[in-house]
Amino acid sequence: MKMYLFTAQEMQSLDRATIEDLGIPGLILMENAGRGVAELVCRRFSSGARVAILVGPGNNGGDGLVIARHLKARGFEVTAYLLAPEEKFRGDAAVNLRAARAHGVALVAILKDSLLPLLEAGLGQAEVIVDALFGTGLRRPIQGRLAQALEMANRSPAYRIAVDMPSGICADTGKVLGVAFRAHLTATMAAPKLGQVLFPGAEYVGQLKIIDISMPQDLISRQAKPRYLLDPDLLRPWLPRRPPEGHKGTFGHVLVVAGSPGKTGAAALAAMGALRAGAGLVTVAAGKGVNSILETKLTEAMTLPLPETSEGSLAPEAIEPIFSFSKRLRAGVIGPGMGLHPGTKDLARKIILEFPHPLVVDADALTVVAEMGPQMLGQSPAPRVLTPHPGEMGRIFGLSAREIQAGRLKYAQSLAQVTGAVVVLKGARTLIAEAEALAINPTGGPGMATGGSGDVLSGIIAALLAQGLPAFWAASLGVYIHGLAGEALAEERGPFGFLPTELADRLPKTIREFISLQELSLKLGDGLLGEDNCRQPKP
Ligand SMILES: NC(=O)C1=CN([C@@H]2O[C@H](COP(=O)(O)OP(=O)(O)OC[C@H]3O[C@@H](n4cnc5c(N)ncnc54)[C@H](O)[C@@H]3O)[C@@H](O)[C@H]2O)[C@H](O)CC1
Ligand SMILES: [K+]
Repeated sequence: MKMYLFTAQEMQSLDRATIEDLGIPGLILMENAGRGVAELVCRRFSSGARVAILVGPGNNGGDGLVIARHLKARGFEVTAYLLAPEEKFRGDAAVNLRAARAHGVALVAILKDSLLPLLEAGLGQAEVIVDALFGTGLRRPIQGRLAQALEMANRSPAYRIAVDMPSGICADTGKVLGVAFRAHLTATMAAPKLGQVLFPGAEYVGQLKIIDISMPQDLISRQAKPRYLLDPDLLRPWLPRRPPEGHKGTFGHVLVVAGSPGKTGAAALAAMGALRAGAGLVTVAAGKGVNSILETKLTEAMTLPLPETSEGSLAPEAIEPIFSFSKRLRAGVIGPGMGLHPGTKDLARKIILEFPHPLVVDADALTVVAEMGPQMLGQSPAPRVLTPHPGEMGRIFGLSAREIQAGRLKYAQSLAQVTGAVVVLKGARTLIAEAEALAINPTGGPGMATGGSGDVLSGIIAALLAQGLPAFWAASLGVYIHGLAGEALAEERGPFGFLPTELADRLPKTIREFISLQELSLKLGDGLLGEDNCRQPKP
């Protein structure tokens, strides 16, 4: 199943389509939502457990009241705290407020600050807190009493479950609006939301469970935008085939334009990334002065010793040999450790604009893109994949890395639209954007944040391009397996201190493991999608 990510507005139109076109009343959707969450509680806690439910004024609160009714019926000791006056409950939520009352659910209205100590005591004694304050309808920062209620919930030792969204997290951006509920588990309705996988939202979600509320999967797929949470099922079909009769020519020849004195390692890492990701042949093009170093470092890759500048980096005269060599190539990488000598930048500009094959543009070559103006990339004769970290992205937009981080999605999409290229914005939850599609990568970890890790990634993506993958999928698969290799090393070697060389070396085994990953085992926030990692139920 493809993991499409939705915005709040898209969820509303799915809701509408289910109700109006398929004739399933909203009350049934709400019943399914609430019963689904109640079942999750029953699986983890035994009847008799004390459950406190925070109920907001919208349909999220309505879900909460359904949960209250079902848990009460199964013997839980339930208190629903209403944080909005009754007259604010409308439609399905109002129906469920009446039903909860008729079923004898304890309803406690917290409508004055003087009642907050009562709420605090209730939350402190609860074994489970269910947050049904706000879901996809959150519109502005949470303030006042509601904010205090969430802070009290976060301080409680109880197990915390968020209904649909942790209240306070924007479903579209993952931003915290005021204060947010810190969930151990988030039970989301029908499909995951963007804000659950983007940081900081992802940190508040905990384990993510998807509740089937009777929205048919084909409707969900039909209405989904090409916005994916990367997972093995989605990516496996893109893994290049190795036909038994294949030879090195079948798997493509990658050119790595990289390296200069002091930075030959970057070139070597990109080359190793490409080799470990299955490229048939790899050639490194660098200044002739560093050739013997590269030849010593790299046994399997070939080198192309070329004219150099006074700094030992590639000179503009290298363009002829590179273009005449390019006939035998399928893809390239430019930038790692390339240097920023004016002559080298002239050469890089030509390669970025004229290289006739798909090209990964990384590191120093991204400075060249920033200087020439990214819109120039529209002229390139073949696909381009730009792989900036937030600092490099900042140079392109004339912004700080911090500003880029505050709007990662927006900047990645806008650069993809301006350039027609695929943009890989690196960092926690790397984004892969092209003009019409977006993917978010859940693999990897902070142990990978070390110099050289990105060089390996650019080599991997180039190898996948050389094996014929479309640029968006080469980038997506490359980022995903690079992250998986990092996770494996963090497990095997320790959380940090493993090296980019080891990342490249871990790839073949990682790919084998990736092929056999049957289940979704995606790290989301603290938890794993589809796995139980919570407290044991009481005997
Ligand atoms: N589509 C589905 O999958 C289904 C979802 N359900 C649940 O319904 C909510 C969305 O319900 P909605 O009524 O649109 O929004 P909310 O309940 O999240 O909140 C709306 C409510 O809150 C007010 N409000 C918004 N922000 C604030 C704020 N910062 N402070 C105070 N008040 C605020 C706003 O004015 C509204 O009154 C979805 O998440 C699911 O949980 C259904 O169960 C059906 C199926
Ligand atoms: K909620």
